Amino acid sequence: MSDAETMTETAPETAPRAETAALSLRAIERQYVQGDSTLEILRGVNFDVFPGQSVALMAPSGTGKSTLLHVAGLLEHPDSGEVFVRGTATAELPDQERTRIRRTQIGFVYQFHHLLPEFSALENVMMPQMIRGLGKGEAAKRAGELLGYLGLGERLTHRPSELSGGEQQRVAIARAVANAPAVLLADEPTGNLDPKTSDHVFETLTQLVRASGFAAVVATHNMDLAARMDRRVTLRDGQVVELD
Ligand SMILES: Nc1ncnc2c1ncn2[C@@H]1O[C@H](COP(=O)(O)OP(=O)(O)OP(=O)(O)O)[C@@H](O)[C@H]1O
Repeated sequence: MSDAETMTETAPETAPRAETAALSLRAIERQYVQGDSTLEILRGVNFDVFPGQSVALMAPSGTGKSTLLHVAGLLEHPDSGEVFVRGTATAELPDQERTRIRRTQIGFVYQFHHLLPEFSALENVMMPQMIRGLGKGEAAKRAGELLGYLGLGERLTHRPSELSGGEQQRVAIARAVANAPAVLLADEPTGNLDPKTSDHVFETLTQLVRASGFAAVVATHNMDLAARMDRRVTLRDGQVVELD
């Protein structure tokens, strides 16, 4: 199927849904003050992503994709508005509780993997689970299963420097979803990879979303990759707008 066909065959996400959104942004405003000028980046963003759904966030450079992902991932506070994670309002929560939700419910993947260089692939994926309080044995079991699912069963003891770029990024994806988050947020996760490898990583990511039932929001400039996701949205005048 061509990309154009895929694009037009995907129904826009307009009908209301009864199920609780994995992630819900309501009236999010975010501005940056630079000297005398104020940059209004997010201007009333409303955005829902449901379990098992993948959304490509495609917008020109500088329009606020990273800002949106930071706010959605509870890394930054919006100036106003509310972020709900699995129906829980987060704006008024104490920092400690926001951190707990971020650690357990949100997974992040970046353009550069940020794996810990002195640890193996398995240990890198065990880490977030152990921070959450899981025992070593259980964390290793889950990490092994995840890496096996992502085609890295033969690479468990390799350190990041002993893995290819695509393999490193698959380990980063495994690490991000190790705690079975409500939502995976990815900022140009394949921006650093060649087209073939990036294709493979994306395929793995979308398969994992479908199989695991978490939601994924992926900022990407790559139209071909975005065409494979369930929805495509952009940022226009500081608001999230559905494409298709
Ligand atoms: N801490 C900050 N202080 C001031 N301005 C900022 C800050 N962070 C981001 N900006 C500005 O806000 C705008 C949006 O930035 P953001 O990084 O969210 O864009 P983006 O869409 O992710 O861009 P890219 O695709 O290039 O990564 C940019 O114009 C940027 O210069």
